[in-house]
Amino acid sequence: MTESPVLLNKHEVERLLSYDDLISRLESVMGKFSKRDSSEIIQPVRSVVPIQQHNGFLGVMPAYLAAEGILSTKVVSFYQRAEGSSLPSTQATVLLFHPEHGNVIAIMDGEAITAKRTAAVSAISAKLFSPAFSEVLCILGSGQQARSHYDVLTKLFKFKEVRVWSRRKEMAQRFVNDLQGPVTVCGSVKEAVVGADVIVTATGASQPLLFGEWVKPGAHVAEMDDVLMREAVVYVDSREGATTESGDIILSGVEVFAELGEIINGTFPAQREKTTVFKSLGMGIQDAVSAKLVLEKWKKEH
Ligand SMILES: NC(=O)C1=CN([C@@H]2O[C@H](COP(=O)(O)OP(=O)(O)OC[C@H]3O[C@@H](n4cnc5c(N)ncnc54)[C@H](O)[C@@H]3O)[C@@H](O)[C@H]2O)C=CC1
Ligand SMILES: O=C([O-])C1=[NH+]CCC1
Repeated sequence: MTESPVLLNKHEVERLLSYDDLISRLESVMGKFSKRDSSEIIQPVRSVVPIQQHNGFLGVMPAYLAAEGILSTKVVSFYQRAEGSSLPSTQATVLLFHPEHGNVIAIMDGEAITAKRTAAVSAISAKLFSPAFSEVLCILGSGQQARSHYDVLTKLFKFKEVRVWSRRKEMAQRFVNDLQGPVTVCGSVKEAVVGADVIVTATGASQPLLFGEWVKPGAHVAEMDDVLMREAVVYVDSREGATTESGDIILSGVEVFAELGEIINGTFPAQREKTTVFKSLGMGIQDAVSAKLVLEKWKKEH
């Protein structure tokens, strides 16, 4: 008889998942993914159900990592929220399965996983593409992704200045009040962006907020939302994901230079001296390795 699945809530997942563990596992798995060896990794493009009536989507993100013995799927909903809404735009659950028997071994909160693994992947992109002496970090947005990006990027880099902009100034102020370090609240996107070395766009916007002429040449932009800055060398997490799902990449016809995994593998160069954009769509393998890390840590404690 199979054991009951382990159930882990958001608080537990947040506690058990560390950026140090995540970054090295994500680098390894994204490198493997870019080799396209289906005996190692199977990850179809996310299946998405549009919920037009309510401005939302439901996505299913399965992944199988044979060598690591990980079989998982994340179920994630993402909604456009009206200004002032207190609901998060992204909500998720991750299921881990026993790869040999197919039974569910763990069910865990996917919000913390989504927040942390997305920020950890952006941190990998910032390590590869940000200017050598990056002093100014700019974050657009003040939600879950903004917070996780602040946490990991300020942990990894020594910025002299951190700026945040949010469409409602009081939300940016609330974001800053929750943090330990000094952060400047900016009154406009332009004010936040001009002179920044690393820019994170983590808003729900579908119309451009960021314009190329404001961006310092050589800066690195990590984009989580649907707004592509075109005047740059563009990197993605998965070419299939980007060309299937990213409205802005599809519509603009912009050329994708490489996947992050291809830079990790050394098959494409990191053009660090140029202005670079990492367009992040999110991948099932990122959730899979994160969930496995959480379960491993939990098992050590029990
Ligand atoms: N690449 C990836 O793997 C992932 C990407 N995302 C994307 O990241 C973005 C942020 O997600 P969360 O932080 O989870 O959401 P959240 O709901 O916690 O925060 C959203 C933020 O965007 C702002 N915002 C929403 N609509 C806006 C608009 N039209 N103009 C300006 N600001 C606007 C809100 O005020 C808030 O600050 C979303 O676009 C989401 O789809 C989220 C999860 C994973
Ligand atoms: O990868 C992910 O979980 C998501 N990408 C966009 C919204 C949620």
